[in-house]
Amino acid sequence: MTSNATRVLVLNSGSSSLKYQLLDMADGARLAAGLVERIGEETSRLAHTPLASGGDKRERTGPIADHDAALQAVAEELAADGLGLDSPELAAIGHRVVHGGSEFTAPTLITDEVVAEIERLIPVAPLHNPANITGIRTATHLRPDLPQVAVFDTAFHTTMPESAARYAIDTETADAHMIRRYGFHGTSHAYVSRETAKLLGKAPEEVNVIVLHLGNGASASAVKGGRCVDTSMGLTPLEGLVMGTRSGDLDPAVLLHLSRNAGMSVDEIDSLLNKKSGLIGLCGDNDMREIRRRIDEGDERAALAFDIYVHRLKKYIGAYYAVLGKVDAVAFTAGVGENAAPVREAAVAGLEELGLVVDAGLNEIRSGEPRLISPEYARVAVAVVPTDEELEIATQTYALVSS
Ligand SMILES: Nc1ncnc2c1ncn2[C@@H]1O[C@H](COP(=O)(O)OP(=O)(O)O)[C@@H](O)[C@H]1O
Ligand SMILES: CC(=O)OP(=O)(O)O
Ligand SMILES: [Mg+2]
Repeated sequence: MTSNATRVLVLNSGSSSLKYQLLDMADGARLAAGLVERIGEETSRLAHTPLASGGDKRERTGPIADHDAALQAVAEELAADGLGLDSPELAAIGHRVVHGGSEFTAPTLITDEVVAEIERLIPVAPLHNPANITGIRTATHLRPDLPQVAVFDTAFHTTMPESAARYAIDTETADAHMIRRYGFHGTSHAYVSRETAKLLGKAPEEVNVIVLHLGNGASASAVKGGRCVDTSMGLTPLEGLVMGTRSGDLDPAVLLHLSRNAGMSVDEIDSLLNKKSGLIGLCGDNDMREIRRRIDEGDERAALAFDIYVHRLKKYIGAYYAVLGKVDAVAFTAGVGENAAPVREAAVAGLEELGLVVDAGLNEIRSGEPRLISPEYARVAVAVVPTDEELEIATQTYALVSS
C-alpha cells in the first residue's frame, strides 16, 4: 500500500443486487456511490452517482448476467470519473459479508482459507453468502494485488452470552448443524450504538442502548456498555421483528403445519416466509410510505399491518429493557426508523412508566443528523440516529490495512 492510498471501495453484494461506495478515508469524503439491481434479469439497472465531481446520476439499463458482470460495469463507471479500480490511491476493498458464523469476530483480511470458511457457512446463509463470495472473487480478479477485507454482519453479536445465543433444542443436534442465534446488521448496531453514546455525551462503555434497525430487513439489539447482549435475528435474518417481506417470529409448528397439511414444499415455505410475508404479506405493500398513505385514505388492511408491525416492535423494546435492566437510550435507525415518525410514536406510546416518551414536535422534525426526540425530563432518551453501514465498513477496512 502506497502512503497516498487512502481510498476504500465498499461492496455490499445482495442476492440480486450490488451496492457500492467509494470513500476517501483521509477526510471521510464520499467520492462515488451506486447500485446495480435485478442482476440476472433482462431488466437490470445500474445507477451511479459521481459524488466527487458533483455530476448527475447516470443510469444504465439492460441485462447484467451476474455479479461478475455487475462489478465490471461498476468498474467502468468509476473509471469514467477517473476513479477506476486501477487507481494507486485505492488502499483496499471492503466487503460486507452477511454470515461469519461464530468464527469471525472482527474484520478479516481475505485469504483463500477465509473464502473457504465463508463457503462452509452457505447452508446457514443460502441467500447471502454465495453473492458475497462472488463479489470477493471478482474484486480479487480485478485487483489481485489489493488487500480485500471481509466485514461481517454477525461479528458485533459474537459477544452475546450463551443464554441469549442458544436455542432450547437438543444440544448435540444444535452443535452438529451450527444452529444458534448469530444476529445480523451488526455493523449498523455497532455504529448506531456508538453514535447514540456520542449524542448523549458519553463513552460507549457508559451506556445501555436498545437499537432498532428498521429497514427492509429489520432487527433489534440490546447493547450493554458497548457490547451486544441480545439481538432479534437468529440463525438466519428471518427471526424477530416484522419486516418488509419476512415474517419474523412465529410458532415453529406453523412450518410443520404448512408441510403436513397444506402440502407445501420446503422451498415454497422458505419463499413464503422470506419473500411473501411481513408487511407485504399482510397488506400487499412493503414500503412504509405507501402503507402510511393507504392508512390516511382509510385502508383497514394497511392499518392492521401497521399495528402488527408496531406491536412486535414494542414487545422487543420491553424484552430488551428487561434484559438490560437499565436503559439509557432507545435509538431508531435505517429507512423506516429514520423516516417514519408514526412508527416511532406508536412503538413508544404507553411506555411512560418505563421512562419512555416521544415529543410530538421533535419527532416530526426531518434531519439527517443524530437527534433526540424525547423531552428533556424523560428518564430514557429516545433518539433517531442515521446508520451508515458503508462508512463503518470502510472505517474498519481501512483501520485493518493501515495498521
Ligand atoms: N420517507 C420515508 N417514510 C417512511 N418510510 C420510509 C421512508 N423512506 C424509506 N422508508 C422505508 O425504508 C425502507 C428501506 O429501508 P433501508 O434501510 O434503505 O432498507 P434496506 O437497506 O434493507 O434495503 C423502505 O422499504 C421504506 O419502508
Ligand atoms: C441481513 C439482512 O437482513 O440484510 P438486509 O437488511 O440488507 O436484507
Ligand atoms: Mg440496509
